[in-house]
Amino acid sequence: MTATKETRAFQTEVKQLLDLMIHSLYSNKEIFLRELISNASDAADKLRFEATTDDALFEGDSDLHVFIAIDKDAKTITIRDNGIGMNKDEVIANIGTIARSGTKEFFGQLSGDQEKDAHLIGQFGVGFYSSFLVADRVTLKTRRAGLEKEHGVLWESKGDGEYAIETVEKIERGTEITLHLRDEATDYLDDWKIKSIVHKYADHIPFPIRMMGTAVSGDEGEEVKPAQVETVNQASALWTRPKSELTDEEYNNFYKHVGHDFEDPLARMHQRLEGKYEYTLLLYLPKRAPFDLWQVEAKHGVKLYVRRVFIMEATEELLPRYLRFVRGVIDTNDLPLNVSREILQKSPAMDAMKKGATKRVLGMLEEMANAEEGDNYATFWNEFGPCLKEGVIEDHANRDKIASLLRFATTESDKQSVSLADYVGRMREGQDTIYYITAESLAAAKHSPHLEVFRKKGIEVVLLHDRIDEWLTTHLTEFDGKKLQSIAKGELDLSNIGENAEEEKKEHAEKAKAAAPAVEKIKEALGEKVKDVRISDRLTESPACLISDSFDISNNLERILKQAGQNVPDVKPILEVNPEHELIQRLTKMRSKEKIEDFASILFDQAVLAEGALPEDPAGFVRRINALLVK
Ligand SMILES: Nc1ncnc2c1ncn2[C@@H]1O[C@H](COP(=O)(O)OP(=O)(O)OP(=O)(O)O)[C@@H](O)[C@H]1O
Repeated sequence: MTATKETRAFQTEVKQLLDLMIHSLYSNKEIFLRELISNASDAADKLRFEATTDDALFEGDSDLHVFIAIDKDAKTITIRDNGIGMNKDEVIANIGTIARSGTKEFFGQLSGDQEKDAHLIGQFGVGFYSSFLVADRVTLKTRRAGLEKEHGVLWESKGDGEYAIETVEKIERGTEITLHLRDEATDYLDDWKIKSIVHKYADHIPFPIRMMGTAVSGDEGEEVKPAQVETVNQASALWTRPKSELTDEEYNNFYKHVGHDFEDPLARMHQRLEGKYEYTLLLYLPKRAPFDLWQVEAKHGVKLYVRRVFIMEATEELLPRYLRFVRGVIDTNDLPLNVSREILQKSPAMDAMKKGATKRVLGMLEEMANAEEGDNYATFWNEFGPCLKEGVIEDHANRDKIASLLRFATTESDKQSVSLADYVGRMREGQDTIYYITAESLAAAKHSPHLEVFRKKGIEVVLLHDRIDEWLTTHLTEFDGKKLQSIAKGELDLSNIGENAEEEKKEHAEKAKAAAPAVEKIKEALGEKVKDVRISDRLTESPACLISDSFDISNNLERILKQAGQNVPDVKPILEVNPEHELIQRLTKMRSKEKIEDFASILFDQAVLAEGALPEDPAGFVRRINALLVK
């Protein structure tokens, strides 16, 4: 075998991440140990799983553990595991490259503000690279379980943009990472310090973390009892321990390991379920959305364990996609250890666990939403609200429950804090419909002319402005027996709501009759541009607004689809005009065809603008307005 040593450059993003991390996490250096132990534990989990179908991978040593050695003279700390290890290709792919979807977007989000960036870096996960917080040289020696001892890999870097890699002999399988400590980090050579960090961050790691204890000396300085290897952590799977024994700190530290997060979680749930199937759930809600929440292949999720053995990250098999932000573990006795993804997908036990876990996560959200104190639910909603809206679309069985968890901005509240139940509770006398409007932004929704009559009558309207809301409203057509209706679609009948309704109706009919000639003129002038022109019941101040026919897609959805490059058949809008507006009254008397056409065109384009969209011919619109202004 020829030992070839190569020097390679880090991927640009790795170098960037290293610089940023050293800059923004310097006050939090000790996390390097948490990250390296976390990786070692994952490696042990992977080996144990692969060994369920190939016992030879244990190579006669199934005592999975992590060993931490301190060398005061050499000023090094070594973290050694006998987990799965890596082959050369894996080292190159995993250490020195960030192969993660969303990496580019992540770097784009960094602002230069140290505190904010530190949070972002924490969410992104610094993992192995955190070694460079305390070390100016890192050596990693590894061999993948099952390979011959000649296939060891030695990787070394000073964190300066390059690393050296060569094939070496390594007798024991697994990974050994040696940190050559920076001068300002030599306090980590203290055994007690390392032990206390292990306690703090790694008590819950289900494998023993071992260190050399201290020798006991006699009165004359002679060694009475030689130093012995000690296990420093509790080394039991946290979720198997009774709730009463566990502290918030232990729960939170476990979350950081399993959720790859730097912050404490927002909420947690720990339950053991016994029925047809037996399983334990320890699930957490993060405080912040991970940077890859909207990536198709988000990295982390819920981990599946079978009898304490890690099987796989199996979010979609364990929880529906709309709950993809949940982190934690589900451990069951009711699956075989050598379960494959195909078996998982068909297993009735998995189905039952998925249903059970979904129900409990929704229950936890309900509890948070109903809590009298604190604003945890508001925090949750701001981060993950749009995901729950997907739930209304995807999860028919739980639709009502999810609908009651939704929070919206309305004409009564700019904040997304109003539940549909709140809305129903405040409905006006005679009102039997939940009214909403969809628009490109909150501002466009809030200032939409469609709201005028609702404001006048004091009827609350839900303001929808998330992209997903258009789909949400096609699936959520009823809540608590009340229909949901767009105020920008179809005919509107508010005649039963409020006082003097009858009188107003009569007065309006008279004005409508008087404005009929104007309607005819506009219709003729706009021709094919509109499906119809009609008198409006919605407007009190604006001259005109656009409406979609009851069964057509809304103008907002049409725009969203077109922006996404989809082929949408042109749906013509209906222009509704306000018979009480002076412009319409003037149109009634107008004779010049040219002038009528200009007026009609301006009315139409203004209605488009009020929806937050652009007229088809913006320059023509400006020209026509200017011509009027100089008259
Ligand atoms: N001790 C180890 N044994 C085997 N593989 C390892 C070990 N440490 C790291 N790796 C491999 O390198 C990869 C990258 O590790 P790194 O710590 O940078 O990120 P991560 O653990 O995947 O995620 P995060 O950054 O969120 O912690 C791991 O996913 C794993 O495949």
